[in-house]
Amino acid sequence: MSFLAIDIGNTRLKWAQYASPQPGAAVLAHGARFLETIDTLAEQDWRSLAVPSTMLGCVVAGEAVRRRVEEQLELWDLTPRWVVPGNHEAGVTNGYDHPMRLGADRWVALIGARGHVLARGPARPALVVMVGTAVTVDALDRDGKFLGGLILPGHGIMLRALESGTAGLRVPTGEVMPFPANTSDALTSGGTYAITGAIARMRAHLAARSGGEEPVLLMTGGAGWKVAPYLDVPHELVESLIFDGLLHIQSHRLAL
Ligand SMILES: Nc1ncnc2c1ncn2[C@@H]1O[C@H](COP(=O)(O)OP(=O)(O)OP(=O)(O)O)[C@@H](O)[C@H]1O
Ligand SMILES: CC(C)(CO)[C@@H](O)C(=O)NCCC(=O)O
Ligand SMILES: [K+]
Repeated sequence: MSFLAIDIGNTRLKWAQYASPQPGAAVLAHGARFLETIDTLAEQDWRSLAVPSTMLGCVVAGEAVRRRVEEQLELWDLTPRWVVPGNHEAGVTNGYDHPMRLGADRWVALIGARGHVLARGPARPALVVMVGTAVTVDALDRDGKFLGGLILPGHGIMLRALESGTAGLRVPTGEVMPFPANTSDALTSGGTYAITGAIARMRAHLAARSGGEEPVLLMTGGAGWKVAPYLDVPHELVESLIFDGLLHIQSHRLAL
């Protein structure tokens, strides 16, 4: 009954095999690859896996990358299935103007976050932050409705944009500090505080919208651990948020 979950971002593909398609299921194996190296998944990483019974994935990297992954999945007799954001799924409602235009990763992370909130106790509003190639800060109200969210460049893109748009900003990585006194520290601090500032602003929007109730703040993504130390509000790093969302969706679909 094992289940293969795949998250194809703009920089890396992450995958995890679970003992069953249920939230909280045991992880049997997992891995990550930069997109440049996904064409050997079948002959390397996946070669010795127990044959998965089902799979579900989310892709934001485009059709061509999705097709390359489907070729790797031909290793098994498995129907590739990819999440398409819609109006409702697994108890979450999509408030985007055009629900299908919401990034599949954001939709799946929101569903994973809703699962975490409800597993802890009474329903609460939640802020879902993903720090990857891009950064997203998404608001979920107490009833599980996605209200909207922010998209901003990730740290890497911010630095590359500054390097390519200026003559004098090509310097090593610096440190985050309140009063940066050199270019490296100024760039590193600027990127980090751009992200934490966006989070603080969205948190205030959501608290105001929720009658003052403080939202749960869940953070995920490959670079989440770099930002977390500079967030001065309570938060939790949940590395598996997208996988948790995929498990929720799969188990809900089986229960229907
Ligand atoms: N080992 C690494 N070497 C070089 N750059 C990295 C490395 N890990 C992360 N980055 C950079 O940090 C940023 C965060 O990306 P990362 O791949 O860690 O997150 P992610 O959540 O997997 O991203 P995505 O889901 O968008 O692919 C990106 O700009 C990426 O280029
Ligand atoms: C914003 C990203 C790049 C974050 O990974 C992704 O969710 C995406 O491509 N979204 C589509 C546009 C949108 O969500 O409005
Ligand atoms: K991602």
